[in-house]
Amino acid sequence: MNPIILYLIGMKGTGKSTICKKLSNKINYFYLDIDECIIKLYRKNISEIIKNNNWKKFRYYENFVLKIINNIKNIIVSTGGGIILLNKNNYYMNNNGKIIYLYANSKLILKRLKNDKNLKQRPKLTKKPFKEEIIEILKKRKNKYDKISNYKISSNLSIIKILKNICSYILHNLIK
Ligand SMILES: Nc1ncnc2c1ncn2[C@@H]1O[C@H](COP(=O)(O)OP(=O)(O)O)[C@@H](O)[C@H]1O
Ligand SMILES: O=C(O)C1=C[C@@H](OP(=O)(O)O)[C@@H](O)[C@H](O)C1
Ligand SMILES: [Mg+2]
Repeated sequence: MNPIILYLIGMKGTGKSTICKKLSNKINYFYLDIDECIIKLYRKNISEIIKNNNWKKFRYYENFVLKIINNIKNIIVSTGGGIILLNKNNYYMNNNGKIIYLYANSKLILKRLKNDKNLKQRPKLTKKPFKEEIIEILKKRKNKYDKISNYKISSNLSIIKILKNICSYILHNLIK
């Protein structure tokens, strides 16, 4: 495979971080999770960043990490759900690699996040109740995820099926 960066995008709860780690073992690529990089770099969890600063600052950190990552090749990157909010991020990702979108409807996302053990990493994004928030955000972001992705795969599959599907995409489209 040519040197490349694979980016996983999609709403929170669609399994980007989980799939990224497992895929990295399968295809022998290193992996980076942008949220984890931010937490290590700034020594604060995401809830603390939002409490001490705001979402604008977090989006700035996200863009900063994304730019550093763009200098590394042969990695698979798990993005945070909001990465597509800044057009410059989408431009970077499009120019530097292939974008895989893990899609899901709000029902599945809510189910996945119901017993979320990672609340500190996923503070609420609005003042709306959780269910309404997810429905609203998905509606706002859906087209962007769709438009910038090179490949889409349903998150409503077993982890093994998703991994097989992505491997098949790589095999048929990225290996020359
Ligand atoms: N394909 C899947 N089937 C069932 N559960 C999944 C699947 N992918 C992820 N999960 C679970 O969903 C939750 C959110 O996964 P995570 O990888 O943190 O998503 P993201 O990084 O997209 O927010 C975790 O509890 C994870 O174990
Ligand atoms: O959707 C979002 O705006 C966010 C998603 C989270 O990442 P995951 O998508 O990995 O949960 C994390 O970056 C932060 O809480 C903001
Ligand atoms: Mg994640």
